Amino acid sequence: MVLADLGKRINSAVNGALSNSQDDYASTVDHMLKGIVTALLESDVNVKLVSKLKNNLKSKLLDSKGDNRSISNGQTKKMIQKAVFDELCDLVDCRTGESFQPKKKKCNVIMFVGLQGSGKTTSCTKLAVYYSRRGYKVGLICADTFRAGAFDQLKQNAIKAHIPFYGSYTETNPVKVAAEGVAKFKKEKFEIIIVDTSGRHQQEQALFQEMVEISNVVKPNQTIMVLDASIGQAAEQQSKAFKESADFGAIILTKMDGHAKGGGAISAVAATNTPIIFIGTGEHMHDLEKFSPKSFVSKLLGIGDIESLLEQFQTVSNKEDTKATMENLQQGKFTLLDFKKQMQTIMKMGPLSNIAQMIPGMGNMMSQVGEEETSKKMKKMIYVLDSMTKEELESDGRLFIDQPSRMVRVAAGSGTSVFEVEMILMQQQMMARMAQSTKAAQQGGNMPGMPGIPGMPKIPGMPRMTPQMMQQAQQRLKQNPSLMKNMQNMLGGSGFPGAGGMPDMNEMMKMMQDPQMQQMARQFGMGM
Ligand SMILES: Nc1nc2c(ncn2[C@@H]2O[C@H](COP(=O)(O)OP(=O)(O)OP(=O)(O)O)[C@@H](O)[C@H]2O)c(=O)[nH]1
Repeated sequence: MVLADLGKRINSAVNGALSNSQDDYASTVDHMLKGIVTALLESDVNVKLVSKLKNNLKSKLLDSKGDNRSISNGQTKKMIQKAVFDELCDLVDCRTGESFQPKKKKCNVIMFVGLQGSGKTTSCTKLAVYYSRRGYKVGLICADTFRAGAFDQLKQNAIKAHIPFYGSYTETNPVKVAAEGVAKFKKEKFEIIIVDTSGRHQQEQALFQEMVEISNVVKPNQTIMVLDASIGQAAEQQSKAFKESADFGAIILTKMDGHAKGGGAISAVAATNTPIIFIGTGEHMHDLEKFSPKSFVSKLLGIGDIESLLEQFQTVSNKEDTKATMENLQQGKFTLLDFKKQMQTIMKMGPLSNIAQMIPGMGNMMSQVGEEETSKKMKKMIYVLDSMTKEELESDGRLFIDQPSRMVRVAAGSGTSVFEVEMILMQQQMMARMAQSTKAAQQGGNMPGMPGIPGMPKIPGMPRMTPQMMQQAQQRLKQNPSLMKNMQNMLGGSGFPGAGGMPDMNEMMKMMQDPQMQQMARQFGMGM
């Protein structure tokens, strides 16, 4: 993703300037500003906005009466980093007042508008999936009678996502289809009704007229305009033109994956005072991210976004399952079934690269190993766990050691090798040992394998992972490429301690002998 490059460049402008202790404070700020400005302009961000950001930062950081602050002071560095972070958030923030929240047990109609090919139909399905996962009863309506095949596209998406849908192959009046669909879903007590409308290649009168007529009959609680981010700064002009005809209250910016102009589109939309509520990051139905300026900038700068991670984890995890796992953990147990449920929850959270981006420092690691390979490994692990009996799943795994023939049976049943089964058992054993050592865990719980997530209750004996610790660990890994490789091998490519992939036994043994690795493991609270 090109935006990741922008993040890297802003980081290196800030860190590069801050690490040059020979410079005085004013020259450091000056160097840093030059780097940030160049990075933003090259990412197509509007020149006026960049200049505003530069001036704001200058006046925040430089005292007009002269400044003799020391750049080697940790507090000064933090102050500079915070100022940069806040200004970047302001640059992409366009929220005005409270955002729309659909009400449970009420009927909420959401209408989509936008040009042809902007990603409306895809985004309608993504949003339907988003709300359906949050427990809403959601229905999709295709009110696009202009493009042949539009209904089939929505129908296919809806079937794949298990979302009820409405549309017509014969009716040519989109207003009528929209009205009938909404009436049907309302009668059936649907809580969210999403209406997809047609697009045109250009902003033309017929399109605007149709949007107004549909809006008049469906009376949407929210109208969302879908904009293709690859148009960059033209997003401002396009959204203004639409706003004059169809007053929409929110924007979904699509195709934010892999476009140089993404930064331009976000900042341009920010200038129109209409909030971006989601960004589309791929063609898959889960590639929709809630847009919040802080989360966006955090991910851009590789700081991670633990809040979103927890929100997503809580959304997709089954409350009963989580409760059972927490109860086991409090008794110092972690069964194979707990392991399986955890894997399933992580897989439900969407593409692993998206999850990795939310964890400080993990985004880069993930991009080095590859999504497909990791997903494949995780799926294989589920096949292995699926082939176990109830007794085996509910055990602590030791019965496999007492009766190795069970491993042979599971391997045959899951189409894997005994070695692969052994590796999974070893991972579960590692986590079970962690559970034992944290028997006295507080009420609530922590996600096993992810020690020290801020905001989660602390487990005694398991230190919180501070940003400094993460930085130190990353630095040590960078200085020692073979250690980095070992770490990746141990994590099986997933990037999550103990959460995915299949470790290589030899690598693991080698790693356990490595004093640096032992020290790091102690720091991570893994206690080798
Ligand atoms: N890479 C990427 N592709 C996307 C994204 N959103 C949509 N697409 C793709 O963009 C193309 C157009 O998407 P549609 O959803 O058909 O667009 P539309 O606006 O409904 O088009 P009309 O129905 O013709 O008005 C499809 O190939 C989608 O898969 C995204 O966030 N990222």
